Amino acid sequence: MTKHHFPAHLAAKALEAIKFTCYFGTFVHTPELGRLEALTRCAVGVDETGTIAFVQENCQDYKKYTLDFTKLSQEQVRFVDVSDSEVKFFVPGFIDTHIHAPQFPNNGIFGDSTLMDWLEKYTFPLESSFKDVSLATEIYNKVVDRTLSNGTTAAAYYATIHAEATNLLADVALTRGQRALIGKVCMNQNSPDHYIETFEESKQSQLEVIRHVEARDPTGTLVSPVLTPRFAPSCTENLMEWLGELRKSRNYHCQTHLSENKREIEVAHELFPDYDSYTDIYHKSGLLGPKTILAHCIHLSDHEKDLLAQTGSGVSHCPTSNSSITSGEARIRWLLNSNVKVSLGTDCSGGFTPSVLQVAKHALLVSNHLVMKSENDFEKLSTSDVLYLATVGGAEVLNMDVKLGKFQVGYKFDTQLIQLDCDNSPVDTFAFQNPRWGQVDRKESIDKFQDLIDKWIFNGDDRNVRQVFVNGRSVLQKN
Ligand SMILES: O=c1[nH]c(=O)c2nc[nH]c2[nH]1
Repeated sequence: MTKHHFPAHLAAKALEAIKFTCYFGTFVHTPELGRLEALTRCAVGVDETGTIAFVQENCQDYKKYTLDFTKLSQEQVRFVDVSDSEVKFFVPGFIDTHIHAPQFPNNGIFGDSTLMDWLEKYTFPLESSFKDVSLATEIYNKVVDRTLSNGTTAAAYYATIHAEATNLLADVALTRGQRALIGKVCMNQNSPDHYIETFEESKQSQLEVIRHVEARDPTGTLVSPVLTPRFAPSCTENLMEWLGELRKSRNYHCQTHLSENKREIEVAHELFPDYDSYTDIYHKSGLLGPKTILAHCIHLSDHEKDLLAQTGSGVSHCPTSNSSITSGEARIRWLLNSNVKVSLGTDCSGGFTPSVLQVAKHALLVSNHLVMKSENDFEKLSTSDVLYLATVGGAEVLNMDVKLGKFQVGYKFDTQLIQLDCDNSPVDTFAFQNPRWGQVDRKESIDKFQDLIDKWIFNGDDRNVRQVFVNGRSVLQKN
């Protein structure tokens, strides 16, 4: 019987019977910083909860292996074989740890502005228009579409001050199956009249968003709230302290901006003269901790960097944004060497692209610029380093590194299927250039995949993302 003639109700019945899926092909990930691992002829078994049950490399008969492992019947297991192409592989889904969903329409529009005038001229006017929920519906659907299409399986979103539109972002992420932290922006000072809230309004709408998000996803499987004081210059001390208390009371995620721009740092010092540093404002307000994401972190002192390491707070490195609005070059190796957790953020629309792959490339190039300026070679980030930041690093910063970022038993199947020779691919693979390709020897196989990954990182884009899975579920498939 052809697929075409298979009655829909029988197809649904057949799907119902599926209890386990086995994917067979090449899996590439970075289990440690700087180490790329290519698992070839690999079977990865995923159970009904979307959790990886086995990872079996060099599997001779993946079907038999799966049936022996699960003790299920043929009808209860779905087999997905993607070993048909040399240049097709699974990589962990990208984790975008800093993205402003409402700013999406402004991607690429920043003129010659820098942070403080950019906020006034471009950002606040756009964000304030999200009191119109129909605009929010259009933009938030587009953002989730675009990020998924670029392989982003998890994102830490900034929304706006509006509870209704923020709740809608949570609904869109949940409906589309993307893992997301949903941040209602809190800001009650130094903001334009058309886009500001009082302390009371901020508290009420924050609590409303928490209620909504937790009601929609009570187990927090896909979406959960993240407390989001915009940045110290736009928050009063009592608002930050209230958010700090709330954070500690329920162990919530928290996100904010830190040390992005020199003028911003001066403003923070002027507004909060009694604190030792910009970082200290957040520390004393109770906002730092292992579930806190700090975007940018460019101009930190040694002491501030140590405070991040001590509190377990994570950094979202946003090189695209930092270059676009001329904020500076974050010293990522310096942070990593002090055991500060680092990840990548697209920071739309300080950044201009929703693609974490593009941001990874920019992270590498910015690190090269630091080397050229300091002549200190150790600052350089390799392609394996930036792939780590985009996946495992993101998981660490979200404090989800026991379940995201790698192909490992017990981890969630949050994954993208990459194909370098798809139709219209921007990547030319030229198999003939590399006679090592196609050999099975382990070392040779790593070299081959290092070449492929380098080609993908520098030349690839969303066209190469063929399918995206979150929590074991296919949430996007391109034909
Ligand atoms: O890159 C940034 N984008 C923003 O929207 C913002 N707000 C405060 N600081 C910020 N930095």
